[in-house]
Amino acid sequence: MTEPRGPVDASRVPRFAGPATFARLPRLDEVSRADVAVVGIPFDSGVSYRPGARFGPAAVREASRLLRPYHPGLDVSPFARLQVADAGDIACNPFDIKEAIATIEAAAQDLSAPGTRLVTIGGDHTIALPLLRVVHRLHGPVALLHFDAHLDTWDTYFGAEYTHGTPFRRAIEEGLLDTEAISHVGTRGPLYGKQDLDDDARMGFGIVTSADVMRRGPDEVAAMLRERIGDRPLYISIDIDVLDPAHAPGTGTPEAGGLTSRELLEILRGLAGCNLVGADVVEVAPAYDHAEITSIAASHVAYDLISLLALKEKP
Ligand SMILES: N=C(N)NCCCC(=O)O
Ligand SMILES: [Zn+2]
Ligand SMILES: [Zn+2]
Repeated sequence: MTEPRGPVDASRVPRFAGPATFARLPRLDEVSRADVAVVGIPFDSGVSYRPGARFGPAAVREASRLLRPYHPGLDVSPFARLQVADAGDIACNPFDIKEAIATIEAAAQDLSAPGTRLVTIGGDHTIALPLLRVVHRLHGPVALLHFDAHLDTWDTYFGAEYTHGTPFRRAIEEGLLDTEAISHVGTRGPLYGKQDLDDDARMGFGIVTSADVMRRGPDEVAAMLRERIGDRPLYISIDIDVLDPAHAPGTGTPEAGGLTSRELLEILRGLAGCNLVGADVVEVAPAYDHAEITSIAASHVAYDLISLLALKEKP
């Protein structure tokens, strides 16, 4: 096995020069194979409020230029341990949500084989559904950690079944999730009614609210989650609006009272050792961002997810 090809050396080529692949890693077509492919999905036709997450992948890549190769919190050099490469964007139809979902599913399936795990950058939360279909095909029903201000288990909007507020209800209906180990983290904000919570609980979800994170702290929360997940194959879906608008203003449906970026990163670090099989970071909408606050947070979150993958045995 040849050594993984890592990021461009920042001591030779300034970080602000050259193309913005994620973390200045090689493109997938520049390496023979990848253990982890970072893929963008510039799709936001499923949003219920502010549009703009279609520009998320480009903004997160741009904000990822400053990431360095060693993760001291997890004591790992993810890009040396694994071949990580940027697979570019999945081009999908912005005028037809069902067609876009089918395109995403097919493209993610192609990228996933063989032995390549995906860290996906959205895009709105609609994209989690086709991504879960792909991990389900490879691993069977998966445990899910869903970091989000919102439940995203609603049924329909304007009669539409496939939106950014509904992916996890569809995933449950399709049998993609291991309902013994599915949790929302960071939930907060007004709902349509109490029924939303009853429906969600009936689907099997546990909820760690944003206030729970504040009261119990990230270490205890991570320990609780680890306990529930065990060694099941785990998918992590992170809606950047799980962060407080102070930490992530650049998003489509912001809610007050969210996590700090420090809390989110610490919870992720507390998940080291989990059997992570794939992950996404969604809902970065750069038009509402300031000083790249949101896209920098998202780039660090993606880096931590890759680091968690690097801590697992190679496939
Ligand atoms: N997935 C995100 N970000 N938001 C869902 C909000 C759904 C609503 O408008 O009620
Ligand atoms: Zn959300
Ligand atoms: Zn969401």
